[in-house]
Amino acid sequence: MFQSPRRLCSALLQRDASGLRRLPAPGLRRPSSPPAAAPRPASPRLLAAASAASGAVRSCSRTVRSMGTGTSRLYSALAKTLNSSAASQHPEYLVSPDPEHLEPIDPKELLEECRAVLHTRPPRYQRDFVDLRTDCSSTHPPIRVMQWNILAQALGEGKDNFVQCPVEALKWEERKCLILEEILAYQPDILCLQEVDHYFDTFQPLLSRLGYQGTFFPKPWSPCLDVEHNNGPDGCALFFLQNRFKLINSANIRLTAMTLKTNQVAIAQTLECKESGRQFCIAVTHLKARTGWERFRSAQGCDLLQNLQNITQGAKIPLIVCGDFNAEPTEEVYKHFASSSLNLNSAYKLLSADGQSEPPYTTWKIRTSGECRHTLDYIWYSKHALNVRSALDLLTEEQIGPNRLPSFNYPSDHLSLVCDFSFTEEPDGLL
Ligand SMILES: NC(=O)C1=CN([C@@H]2O[C@H](COP(=O)(O)OP(=O)(O)OC[C@H]3O[C@@H](n4cnc5c(N)ncnc54)[C@H](OP(=O)(O)O)[C@@H]3O)[C@@H](O)[C@H]2O)C=CC1
Ligand SMILES: [Mg+2]
Repeated sequence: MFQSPRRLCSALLQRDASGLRRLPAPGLRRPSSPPAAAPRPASPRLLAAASAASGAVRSCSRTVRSMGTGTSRLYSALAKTLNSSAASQHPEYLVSPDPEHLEPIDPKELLEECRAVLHTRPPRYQRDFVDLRTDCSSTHPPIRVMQWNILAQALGEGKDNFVQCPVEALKWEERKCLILEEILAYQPDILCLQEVDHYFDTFQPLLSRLGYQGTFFPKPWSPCLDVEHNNGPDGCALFFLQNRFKLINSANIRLTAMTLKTNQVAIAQTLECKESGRQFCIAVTHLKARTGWERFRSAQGCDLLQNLQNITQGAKIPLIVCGDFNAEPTEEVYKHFASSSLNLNSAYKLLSADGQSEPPYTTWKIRTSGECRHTLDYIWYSKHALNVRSALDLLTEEQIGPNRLPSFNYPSDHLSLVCDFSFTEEPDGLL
């Protein structure tokens, strides 16, 4: 459904000083200042419709989980949407309650709506794909995977203490458009998200209309629920494009640490590529945060690896694991993943000159305790079964700016990681 930027022809490849070829970023960037004659929708029709539809689904289906203030928020959000001018001008959205059956959205139209909402903000940062191909033999289109801790709205406003980020930069109605703009710009086939606390009212309805199938697994005791006016618990979400993959099996995993159930979760799904018939497993997780919890994270990592051993039938099925591991590469949990019998490599290491070093940061923020610059987010992949064809470069320190993240032009304190994968040619080779 997407016209993917990865299909850029090789004539557009450029070499930079590091010798890596850089693919120009997709042509979907918000212009730095809106052209005077640019048509702007009168109201954010698609964005409003998504909220209306999901509200109706939740109120009709009786599947709403009781989550204290979260549930009442959803009902008030529904009432608000019913009264909104967009909803009253487009009543058809209110009588089609199931987002599965809503009309598909043209991604360009949604992007235009996002840009209209964001027209007072500075432009999106430019990021380029770095070409990492060692051969060009693959005949099938690559699988583009996005890993992103999008920052839970309740945590950003209520708990995170981003002292240099103005509260106006965190307004959900605009921040959600920055998140959507990032997704629409890179058009991943698979999206692995953490800190999702707007699944039912935003991401599930909108992304399903863009052709994705989604799964959400909330944290059992999400810290979002402690925040006044929260929108429900945060958790991991996994989306894949239905026209590219068939779901073979799906597991929601509550991670354990030393046999004790923890507050952290993972989703693991086995997908089959419709083009090639090849199967692979994709997993998303968000491990326990904060210093002092290194052994706990390590135990959670071991539990996840054990689950993935079972799901991949002892590494027979190629695997991609995306996550906010809340662990620097020096930590034990990182070492467990790097040395696992699942034969995993971390994709973003391939951006370094020697292919052995993780990037200097994937998250950068200023809290009351000071500046926090860390590498915590990873995309692991089966190194014998999959090739990384390209990876999206990170933002530079200059682009991130002195107030760090989040900001008026980047919606999360974590950067998105995006990679294009292809299968190696020998499906029966050692994984
Ligand atoms: N009701 C109950 O019985 C229970 C409730 N709880 C609730 O769960 C919460 C703990 O949940 P848990 O999953 O272990 O949380 P974590 O320690 O994993 O952190 C939760 C979030 O806080 C962010 N974070 C990390 N460092 C900081 C910081 N220095 N300041 C502010 N935020 C930070 C993390 O973001 P990132 O990953 O981006 O760093 C993460 O998303 C408790 O606050 C409690 O509210 C827990 C157990 C039982
Ligand atoms: Mg966070």
